[in-house]
Amino acid sequence: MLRLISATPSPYARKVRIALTEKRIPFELLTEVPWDSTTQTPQYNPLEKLPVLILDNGKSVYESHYILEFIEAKYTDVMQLLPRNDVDGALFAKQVEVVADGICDALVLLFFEQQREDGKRSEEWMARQRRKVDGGLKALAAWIGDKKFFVNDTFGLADIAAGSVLGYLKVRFPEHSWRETYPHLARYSEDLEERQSFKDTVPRPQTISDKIV
Ligand SMILES: N[C@@H](CCC(=O)N[C@@H](CS(=O)(=O)O)C(=O)NCC(=O)O)C(=O)O
Repeated sequence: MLRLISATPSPYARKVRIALTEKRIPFELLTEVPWDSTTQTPQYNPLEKLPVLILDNGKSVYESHYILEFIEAKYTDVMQLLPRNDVDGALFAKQVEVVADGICDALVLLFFEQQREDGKRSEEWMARQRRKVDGGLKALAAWIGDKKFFVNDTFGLADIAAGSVLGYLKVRFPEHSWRETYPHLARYSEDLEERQSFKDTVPRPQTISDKIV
């Protein structure tokens, strides 16, 4: 059986968990704290990041967007995340994932900068990350408008990526005002959270034991 190394707050791992659930591909969930010295992640990913998909033959697939591409290509007899006969639609979905993942990247950098001791946090660096988050959210809001899904009125990759980052914001940055700024995006997120694959993967904070910044 497939195994997935994941972490409870990870928006990147949530994408893969949602995709496997939507595709009804069974997998064993291995929950880790990748920051702790006890993690097994480096044994499967030289970049020491999760999620990591461990195949039946022991080989590992890592980097969430690549894991999703791998699953889409290898499991062709299940629900597809990308339109098969719409190249532009598929490319746009990947662009939405680029923006969603980029917002996650900026949020992770911001989160850890905020963990630094007083006097060691860079206000300029945090302002830069906040700009990326706000710029990314503005793009997602413009693209989704009052639609139910990003591409061809069908749930797919873009919705998994956008839904994951919006769910991460709710858990890690509840004070962020994106829902007031973009009510359509907030309604879109609430609708996605009603899906069983989202209900089964709601992010939860984790306790990091080791000092990492
Ligand atoms: N681009 C990667 C990012 C993955 C990532 O940053 N994972 C974090 C955990 S989490 O932020 O998603 O919870 C990690 O393993 N970090 C450990 C490290 O960077 O050493 C992906 O999309 O998979």
